[in-house]
Amino acid sequence: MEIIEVTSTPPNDLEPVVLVIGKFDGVHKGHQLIFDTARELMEEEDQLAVYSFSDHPQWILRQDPKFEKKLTPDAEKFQILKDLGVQRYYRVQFTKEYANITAREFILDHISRLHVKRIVVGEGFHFGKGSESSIEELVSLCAQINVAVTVVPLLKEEGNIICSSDVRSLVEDGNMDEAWALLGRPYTVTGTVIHGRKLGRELGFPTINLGGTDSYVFPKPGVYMGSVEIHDGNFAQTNWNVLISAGYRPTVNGSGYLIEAHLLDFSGDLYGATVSVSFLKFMRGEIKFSGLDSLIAQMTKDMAEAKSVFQQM
Ligand SMILES: Cc1cc2nc3c(=O)[nH]c(=O)nc-3n(C[C@H](O)[C@H](O)[C@H](O)COP(=O)(O)O)c2cc1C
Ligand SMILES: Nc1ncnc2c1ncn2[C@@H]1O[C@H](COP(=O)(O)OP(=O)(O)O)[C@@H](O)[C@H]1O
Repeated sequence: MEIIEVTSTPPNDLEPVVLVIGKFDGVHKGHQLIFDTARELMEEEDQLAVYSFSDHPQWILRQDPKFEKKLTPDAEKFQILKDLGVQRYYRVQFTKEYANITAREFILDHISRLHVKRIVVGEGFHFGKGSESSIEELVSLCAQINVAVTVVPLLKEEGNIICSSDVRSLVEDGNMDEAWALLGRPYTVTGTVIHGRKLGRELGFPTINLGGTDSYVFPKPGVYMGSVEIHDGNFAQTNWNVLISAGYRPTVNGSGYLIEAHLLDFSGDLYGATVSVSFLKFMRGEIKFSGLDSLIAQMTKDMAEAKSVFQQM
């Protein structure tokens, strides 16, 4: 997948594309339907392209902290979109200046520089200054530059429209089963294994500590069943069942939110490796124990419970 950085107008591109436009945080099942539809509408010479914004407008314009964090920061989003068949990714730096571009300018001065044959968007797509313009205007502007428009209906799950903000709330509430149902895959955080206090091995539960995760939406503090994928050629087995501890580690006076994972029946050195941790099921909240012995006793219980559930899966 080619990444094309866009700060104002995009480059003049000759490649014929079917273009999907949107933010796509989470790339949930509703988003996936848009990409599936776009792929079906492609002709042989076409490439599948996405015009997407790196930051949420609500964060850039109003500094609303709710929108600073993402379900899928760029690296995660790139991987998922590549797997969905996207070949060109126009990464648009959304700025206060960018927010002033009118719908007319956006289509006639920006999008017209690409060789777009068709635009595919989700129902309810709004764009241009103040997000004032709707699909009707999109269709009429696109007609002027001979671009077809396809509108994909909003996908529902159990009667509710799937949306990124609901998935965020589910993750923040530790409701990983439902988040999984809306995303079509478990909620996953990718990071690098960093050094901790080396206490885990003494407790009998070494844990990989994940660095570089600050831009992700953080799951509710607690213990989860999960899985880890190791992105490193040195390991024959790359997927492991894990116990995840996410949160503030009150028993050991931890500082700041941390995601760590104990790989079941694994031994080896993972420092520096890039790993993806998937949250499958919330087991319990984080507890401040009075001493390390009670923490170890609880972790031993957690492990027995997780192993028995994994065996039934
Ligand atoms: C299965 C599991 C459950 C955990 N539960 C708690 C908990 O309830 N409260 C807590 O303070 N820390 C909890 N922890 C975090 C440990 O305190 C932490 O892993 C330990 O201090 C090792 O830290 P280190 O990686 O810096 O060496 C848990 C860790 C694991 C693996
Ligand atoms: N089963 C395992 N699960 C997680 N990490 C393991 C396991 N076995 C060995 N390790 C290694 O041990 C390290 C964690 O040990 P730990 O004592 O918790 O140190 P730290 O405080 O640096 O995380 C991991 O980064 C990894 O390299």
